[in-house]
Formats: sequence, C-alpha cells, structure tokens
Amino acid sequence: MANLIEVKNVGKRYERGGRPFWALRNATLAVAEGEFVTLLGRSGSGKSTLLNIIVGLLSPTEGEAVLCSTPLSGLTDEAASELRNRSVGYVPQGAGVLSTLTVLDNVRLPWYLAHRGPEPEGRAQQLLEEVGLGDLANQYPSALSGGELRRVAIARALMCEPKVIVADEPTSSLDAQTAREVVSIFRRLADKGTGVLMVTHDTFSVDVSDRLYDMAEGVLTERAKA
Ligand SMILES: Nc1ncnc2c1ncn2[C@@H]1O[C@H](COP(=O)(O)OP(=O)(O)OP(=O)(O)O)[C@@H](O)[C@H]1O
Repeated sequence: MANLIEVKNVGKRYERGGRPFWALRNATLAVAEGEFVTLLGRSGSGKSTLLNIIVGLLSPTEGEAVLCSTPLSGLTDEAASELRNRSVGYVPQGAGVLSTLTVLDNVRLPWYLAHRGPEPEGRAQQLLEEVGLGDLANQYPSALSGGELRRVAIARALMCEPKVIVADEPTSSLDAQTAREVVSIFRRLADKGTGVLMVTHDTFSVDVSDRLYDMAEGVLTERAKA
C-alpha cells in the first residue's frame, strides 16, 4: 500500500524566553492507505506541532514531510492549501467552525473551496446525520455545545472524501458512546482505503488502531501493539 503521509527526520525549533527549544526532534512516521494510526502523548509533548507540519500549516526546521506523494517543502501556501482541501480531512484542535455560516454550510464549505461548485446532492446533510447532528443543520454554531461543534468539524473534514484524515483529539469533549461512533466512522473509512492519523487518549481508538506512536518531549517512537 502506498504511503499517504511520510515524515522523515523532522524537527521543529521554537524560541522560548530568547532560547532555542526543540518541540519536535528527528521524527519519522508513515501512514499508508487503509491504515488507522494513533498518536499518543502528554499535553505539550509535540503532537499538534507534528500534525500541523504534516498538513502543511507549519514548516519544519529540518527534515521532510510528504503528503499524498507531494513533498510539502517546495509548495507555495496556495498550493499547500489546495492539496489540503482536495486530499486531506483535517480536524484541528478546537472546532474552528465559522460562526457566520450555518452548520450545514460549514460542512459544505470545503467542497466549494476545492471544486468551486455545488456538492453532490445531500452529501453535507448525510455527513451531519452520520455524526448525529442531522437535526441541527440549519442552526448557527453559537447554538451548539462544544461536543456538537467537534462533530461539525469531523463532518466537514469528511466532505471532500479525503484520501487521508488527520485529526487532533477529535473525540475530546464527546461522551464515550459518541466518541466510539466517531472512531467507528474513521475505522470504516480506513477499511475502505483512507489513511487515518489521529491524536487521542481514547482507549477505544487504541484498540482499533493498526499502529501506535508515542510522543514524549518531542521524541516520537512507534509502540509495539500488545
Ligand atoms: N508557536 C510556538 N512558539 C513557541 N513554543 C511553541 C509554539 N507552539 C507550540 N509551542 C510549544 O511546543 C511544545 C509542543 O506543543 P504542541 O502544541 O505540539 O503540544 P501537544 O502535544 O499538541 O499538546 P496538547 O496535547 O496540550 O495539545 C509545547 O511545549 C508548546 O508550548
């Protein structure tokens, strides 16, 4: 199976109090078609930094990230965003939904950005139903709870039938049953060939993962699954 994500010897250095500080050191990771990969690690260990590099929102200080066979280092911001819109379902930390659009229009938005035309009939509504929000399609985000907003972000990430899903704690603020349903959607997509990379603390996702990575103080290691 082809790799959808390839990270090779990637490091990210920030300044902290005027001193260099490595949030990520020499990280190497791959996610192939059909793989469900979970990334675990404590708060502040570097997980979001790695995900932001993988989706082309952050440039690494060293090393290389390749997304859907495209090396990110050579891309303009515009080209990176085009690649992200077309190929990646990114669920960022927090919901990141637009408050001026209805829930349904938030879910539709990536399709318009990627294709400049209307979505396949009913697709956004169907995705909202899959995440249990069919009845809230015409509401504005201010009327939704934190967990409901997370689910809008998940439906939005699936809108363009992404080749790869990159999700930063998508199940945080969801109850156990809803979290399980979300993870099951991702698992089913992986079984059909989508690559999934997910940061989580959820034991159910660990159980259904094909592979696990641990992040600790910027150092990434693959864990042998029990
Ligand atoms: N722009 C920045 N400038 C300086 N330091 C940063 C910046 N962004 C992140 N950091 C630091 O880099 C480290 C890794 O942050 P990151 O957000 O990747 O952690 P994380 O594992 O995703 O944490 P959490 O689970 O709490 O979201 C942290 O110590 C953080 O304070």
